[in-house]
Amino acid sequence: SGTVPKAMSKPATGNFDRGPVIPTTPLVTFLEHVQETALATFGQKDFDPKLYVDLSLKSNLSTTVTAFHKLPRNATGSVSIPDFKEFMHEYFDGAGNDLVYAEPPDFVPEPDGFLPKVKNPQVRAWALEVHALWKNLSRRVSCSVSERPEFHTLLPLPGPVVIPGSRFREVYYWDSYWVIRGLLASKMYKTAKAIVTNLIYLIDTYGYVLNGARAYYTNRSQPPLLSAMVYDIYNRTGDLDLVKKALPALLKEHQFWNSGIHKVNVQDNRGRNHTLSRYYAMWNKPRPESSTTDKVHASKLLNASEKEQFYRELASVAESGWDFSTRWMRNTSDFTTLAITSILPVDLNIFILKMELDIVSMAQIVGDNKTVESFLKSAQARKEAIDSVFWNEENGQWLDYWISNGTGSQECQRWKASNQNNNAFASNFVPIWIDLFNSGL
Ligand SMILES: OC[C@H]1O[C@H](O[C@H]2O[C@H](CO)[C@@H](O)[C@H](O)[C@H]2O)[C@H](O)[C@@H](O)[C@@H]1O
Repeated sequence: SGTVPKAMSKPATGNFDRGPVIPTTPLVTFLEHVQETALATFGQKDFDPKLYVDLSLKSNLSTTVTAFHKLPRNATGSVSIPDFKEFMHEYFDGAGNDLVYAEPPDFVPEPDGFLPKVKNPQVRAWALEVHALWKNLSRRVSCSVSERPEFHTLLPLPGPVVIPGSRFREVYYWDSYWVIRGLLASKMYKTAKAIVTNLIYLIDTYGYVLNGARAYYTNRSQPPLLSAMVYDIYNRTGDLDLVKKALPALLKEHQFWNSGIHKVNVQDNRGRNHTLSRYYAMWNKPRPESSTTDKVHASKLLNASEKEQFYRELASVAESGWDFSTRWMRNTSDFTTLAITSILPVDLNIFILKMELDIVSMAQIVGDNKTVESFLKSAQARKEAIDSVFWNEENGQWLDYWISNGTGSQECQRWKASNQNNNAFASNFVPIWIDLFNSGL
């Protein structure tokens, strides 16, 4: 119907942004200024703000900033196109130049046992063309990034990577899940393991898997599917070392999604307390990769604290991977009413339940009985929470649940049927991915 639950259609008054903020780097902040000048200089047509925060420096930051400030400007802040192009050429390396092509070590044009059930010759030929795309999308981070990390917004990663492509010139968290499913079909186990190793490295370095491997993505994660990647690879290859390496990282990631601002308590009709998780980015400014457009949207809001809250919602929606959808809006025709931090999403909680079940299986594999026991309990508790908070008998679906906005992780909300969002989203069916909900047991 295009409406959100009535109780949630208005934000609480006097609400202002209170969440944590992870600062970005001086280079990202500077590149946002360059981005703004580029927009004033080149105009809106075909303008991609992300291109400018993906540039790397040729000289050190202070020299570049000085040259930037010396550029002659007119009243609107624009620079003449030749002057700006010359400045860009002299001081920056092109976006994506710090990721270099890398031949995947395990690619063969037609792998043994490739899609055995696909017999139709035309479909097979097409599937092999798709398979060949791995070569186009395979990269490694250039040595220049670890030599001078302060020159780059690209983050160093230990192993080769597969990127989504086009304007997405870096590794993304949840894209990697489908990449790995494809790599397993292509029998490229080495490449699949390298991707997982990079994601584990991000957990070891930052405490969670970043949205993507860029300095401007360090304030949020993305749908947590690492356990599913590791478990799929293990089931195909039996690689015990990979499981041993991944398990401690997965425990850390589980802690990230079940503590602080990500954690919310809800008491059901029968007085039982449940803990579920939400998306919540640690950022309350425009997203650097979309700064110019985020500011245009925020200009409709009146005061600084409303803007900060809106910027937090934008970044949190980016954390969900569903950027953007009416699913997250109080008023589906007003973009500034994004309110994902006031929603307990069905899909996120299913991904975390899957993480808990995968941790149980992996802990069993390595013989860590304490972890098996504790995560069986966590999975059981989340299954009950999902049944109590999200399930809607009448619709026969699991529905997102709206909480009062400004809810902290210590408070406990009383469950109300009217806070379930009755609209049909693909995410309402994500529970069927998991056997627990699928088998009717
Ligand atoms: O395929 C990569 C991802 O692309 C989209 O999101 C990314 O781009 C946004 C704007 O440039 C950025 O703010 C966001 O944080 C990025 O993840 C897409 O919505 C994602 O689902 C996808 O993983």
